[in-house]
Amino acid sequence: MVTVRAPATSANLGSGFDVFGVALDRPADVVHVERADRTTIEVTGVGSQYIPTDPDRNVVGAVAEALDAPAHIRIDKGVRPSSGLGSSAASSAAAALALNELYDRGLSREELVPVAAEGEAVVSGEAHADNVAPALLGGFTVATGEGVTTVDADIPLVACLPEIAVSTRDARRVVPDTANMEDIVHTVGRAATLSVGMCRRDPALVGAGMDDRIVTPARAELITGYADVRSAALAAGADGVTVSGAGPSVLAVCGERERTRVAAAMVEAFDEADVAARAYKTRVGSGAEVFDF
Ligand SMILES: Nc1ncnc2c1ncn2[C@@H]1O[C@H](COP(=O)(O)OP(=O)(O)O)[C@@H](O)[C@H]1O
Ligand SMILES: N[C@@H](CCOP(=O)(O)O)C(=O)O
Repeated sequence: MVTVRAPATSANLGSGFDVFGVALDRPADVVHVERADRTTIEVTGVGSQYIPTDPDRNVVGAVAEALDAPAHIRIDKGVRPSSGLGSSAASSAAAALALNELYDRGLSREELVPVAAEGEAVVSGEAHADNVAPALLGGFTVATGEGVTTVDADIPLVACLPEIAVSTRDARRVVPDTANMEDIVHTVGRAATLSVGMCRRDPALVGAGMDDRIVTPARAELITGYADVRSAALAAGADGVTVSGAGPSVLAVCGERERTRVAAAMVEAFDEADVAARAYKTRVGSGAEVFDF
């Protein structure tokens, strides 16, 4: 049996739609795999009642198929589905790494990124790699058609998860088809700033670089209380706030000392909008870990 723990991730970071992602040091999924003649799936943990066990509908089924690696796959969910925290990606990345090990396929973590992205296509309709890349490789990742670049950034974060479900598939439908040149120039400038901030491990630059005028405004509409939560986090000392992935989680970047205050302010602002929420005080973390038994 092979066991892999793969972390939650936050994609886009505002200005890097479908490109930027970070691994979070918590929460995480744990996936156990054992060789079998055909793939069967068992799911326990947070939100498991909403996750199909049919291999054609669970992301790990697509990964097993892509690696030609049938197995009994047991998923212990730590990352709530439809959270904007890369729940499907955590399972996909963990399964890809575990099955690669179980069947000795010899693929590198970089080579497993497109394999794990096949799982994302099952749930969102597109094989976007911006969650599976950091889930496999850790740190801050820039995923493009040409491959993945990683930066071993160490930045404190707060991920605030409200009790609202937003499916990535639905949230991709509100992404505008076109943008005007002024907004494109603004967003490219912010994305570049964010990348420099990650390289310098500078929360203020990362926060300034999150501002996006193209995708985030449309996504924010799907999250009850978003504007107030964002203002509350900034007032509590956050350097930048944006929608995490496709939402509904909201991601704040801040200094180490501000994290507790920012987390409390975000939960309270959701509460004032009549939405229960929990906040993970987290940071940019490592990629998936393998435990071989
Ligand atoms: N192993 C899995 N883990 C999480 N969600 C899964 C899994 N397999 C299939 N799904 C489905 O994927 C959807 C959640 O994925 P998604 O909308 O991308 O949310 P998230 O932002 O949390 O990744 C749900 O409909 C869920 O049933
Ligand atoms: N780039 C994707 C990221 C989706 O992230 P998730 O954590 O919500 O699955 C998108 O924005 O659609």
